[in-house]
This record gives sequence, C-alpha cells and structure tokens, in this order.
Amino acid sequence: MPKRKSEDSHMPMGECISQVQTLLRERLCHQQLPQRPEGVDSQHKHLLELLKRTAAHGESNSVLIIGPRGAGKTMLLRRVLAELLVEDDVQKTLLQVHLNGLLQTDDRIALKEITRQLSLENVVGDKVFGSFAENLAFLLEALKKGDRSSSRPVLFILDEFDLFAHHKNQTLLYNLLDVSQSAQTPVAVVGLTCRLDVLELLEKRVKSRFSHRQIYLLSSLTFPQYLKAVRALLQLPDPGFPDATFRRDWNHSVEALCEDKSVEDVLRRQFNSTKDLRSLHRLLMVCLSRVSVRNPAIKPVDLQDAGRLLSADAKTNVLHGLSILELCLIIAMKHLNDIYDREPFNLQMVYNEFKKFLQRKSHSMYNFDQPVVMKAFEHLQQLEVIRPVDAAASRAQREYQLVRLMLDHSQIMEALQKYPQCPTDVKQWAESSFA
Ligand SMILES: Nc1ncnc2c1ncn2[C@@H]1O[C@H](COP(=O)(O)OP(=O)(O)OP(=O)(O)O)[C@@H](O)[C@H]1O
Repeated sequence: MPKRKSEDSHMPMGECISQVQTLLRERLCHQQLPQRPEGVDSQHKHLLELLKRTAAHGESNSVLIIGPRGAGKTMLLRRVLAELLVEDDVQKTLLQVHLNGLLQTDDRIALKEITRQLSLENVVGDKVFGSFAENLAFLLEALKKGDRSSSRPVLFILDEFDLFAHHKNQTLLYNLLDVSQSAQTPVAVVGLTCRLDVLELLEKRVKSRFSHRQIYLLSSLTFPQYLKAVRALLQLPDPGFPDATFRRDWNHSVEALCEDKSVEDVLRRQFNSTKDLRSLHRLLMVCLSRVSVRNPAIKPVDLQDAGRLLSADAKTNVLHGLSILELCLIIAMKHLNDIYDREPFNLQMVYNEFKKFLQRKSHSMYNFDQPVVMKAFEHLQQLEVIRPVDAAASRAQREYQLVRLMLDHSQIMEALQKYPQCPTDVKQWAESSFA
C-alpha cells in the first residue's frame, strides 16, 4: 500500500480519500449547487430580476421555466433563490410553497400541502369552504401582516407543471394565476416543465391569466464547455481542501485525465448521446467509487470501464443468454436483412438461410429438426428480439408469418464478441458479407 511521505502531508491518506469522496459525492448527487452554471447567464439574470420584483417590491408575476430533463431548471431556480435569500429582508418575508405534479395529484391534496407549507393548519382548523377559490383566498388573507396594509410575498413553485394541467377544471392553476394577475397579494408562480407545448395544455381562461413569460433552458453546451464542466466537477477547491499537497496531486491527475485521448473518446461518446449533465454525474460517480487508498486518483481505465458499464446495451445482454441455435437464427436474419434491405421475412426463409450455412460444411453438429428450430424462433419472439409485422395476421401459418429483427448489426456483432465460447465458424459466418 503506497504511503504518502509524512513531511508533505498533513492528513493521513485514508482521511484525504474519505474527504474527497464526501466532497465529490455531494457535488455529483446534486446536493451542492455548481459555483458557476455553464451557459445559463441570461436565463439566470431574467429569473433573478423577476423574483426580486416579487420578493422586494411585492409585484405579482408568473413564469414558466421550460427545458428537457436534466437541463438545469431546478438548479437555476435554486441558485436564484439562494441569491435572493442572502438579503435579510427577503429572508424574513418571502414564503415558499413547493408543489410537484407527481406528488400533488389533485387539487384537494395540493391545497392541503399549501396549508401545511404555510403553517396555517391551525388557522384553517375545521372551517368548511364553499369553493377552492374561497379557500385559497382565505389562506392568502391569513398571511397578511397585522396592519393589513401589506402582505408577505408568496412564491409558488410548481415542479412538473404540465401535470397540474390534468387536474379537474385546472382549478389550482386558474386560482393561482388569477391571484398572480390581480394585485391582491404579491404572488409569484414559477412552473417547471419539460413540455415545450405546455401552453397548449392550458384552458383558455387559465392561459389568459398567465403572463406568458417563458425561460427556455435548451442545452447549448459545446464539447469544450462539457470538458470544462468535467474538470470543474472533479477538481478540489483551493482553498477549501485541508491537505494542500494532496489537493495539488489530485488536481494534476484530473488535468492529466482530461487530456488523455481515450478519456476524451469516452466523454465525446457520452456527449454525443446526451448533453445531460445528470448522466455525466452518473458516469463520474462510478469512477469516484473506485478511488481508494490503493488507487488514489481516477485513471483513464476507470472512465473507460464506467462508460462501458453505463452504455451497456440491454438487448446485447439478452443475447448472451441465447443458445447457439438461436444465435445462428439471428445471424441468418442479419444476412436476410442485408440481402433484402431490411424487408420483413418469415421463419421458412430464415431456416433456408441457416441450411445454406450448414451445407457449406461437410459435417455439422448443428443439425436441428424443424420443430426445434420453430421452438427457438418462438423463444426469440417472446424475448421481443423479433416482432411480427402485423399482429392481426397471426392466423397465417407460423412458418410464413412475416417478422422483423429488432436488432442492428453492431448489437449482433458486439453480442458475438462477448458470447462465451462462441464457435469460430459461427463467428466467421456472422462476419461474412455474403450469406
Ligand atoms: N448549466 C449547468 N451548469 C452546471 N451544472 C448543471 C447545469 N445544468 C444542469 N446542471 C446540473 O445537472 C443536474 C441536473 O439538473 P436539474 O436537476 O436542475 O435538472 P432539471 O432540468 O430540473 O431536471 P428535471 O426535469 O428532471 O427536474 C444538477 O446536478 C445540476 O447541478
């Protein structure tokens, strides 16, 4: 076990590693907000100004933050809130209500949650209200200060905003947006959603009460920015990490890692498949879990392994459990796809193709009767490796039912590479371009 030299280390190696693990885990598991979010400056400014107007000047507002999953909608809002709450006045007066469309599945539950988050259960007591609007108005009224001249601003955050549009009559949305439009109580309604067509889901009367302010977070990260994000995620802060020598060594190793060609390939593949930073976090988390006293830095091979693990194809994995006969049928189908340009085929054609392969060999151990082949074919269908073209035509005789192969060439070849003890002639047959 490598031991660090005592003269340049203030902490034992085990302690350093445990601190690195804790710090990076907090970053990668979204507990810590990024210091400087990449590429969202204008959106950040827009949202901050808007919410400041509600928090400091009592102006009502409504806004939608729209972007795909993992685009940073929650992160942006949390950052803006953290900045707003630095001010003492705001911290004392601003009330927040967090609702989520996945949790508050109808307006009755949502109203209960609003009451709970505003700590107004005692005020409401056993009162019975005639309507939703009356209930909400009562809640907001209860928040007014003693002198009745001013109210405390309330920030309603509706995560998965589109799901609230499915509530009966969209009562909650209607009432919240109605309050945010009339100058009764300072209320800001912030909706977070990944649906670009969210406005189409709103009823006319709800839509007309929305301010139509929309902030789009459409990831425009370039690869160099993505790499910068990787560095920022892995590097240790200066100052902020107790052992300066360890920090320097770690940061050098991160620099070297980011410049490695094989690492760049893994990251580029990941970037091309998704720019979502959440997937990047998952990738780095797997690498981080390998860091230990014996292995005190992330190595290129860790990233390659993590990339392979996370991009493992479920269908390729299914192929590893197939019998040789089933694998041969898939190869026959691959060749049929090549010959007929991905047109559908039937079992008889597959069987003929398989027989052609057998005939090229003088003696073969793959002589299966047709019922056995039929059974294997059915198994492939159960696994959804093949699918009937037209389910309604299932009355046709089994052998002549048209099916399609649901795998592409790369998946088949990858599965063959990993198939335990795959016979060489089968491999060669799969690789050959002629049938
Ligand atoms: N521009 C950015 N800079 C730095 N980190 C970012 C950026 N955008 C997103 N992230 C990080 O990506 C992760 C996912 O972001 P977040 O949870 O805000 O996504 P979201 O859009 O709210 O997703 P969902 O629609 O699933 O709720 C967070 O850890 C966040 O810190």
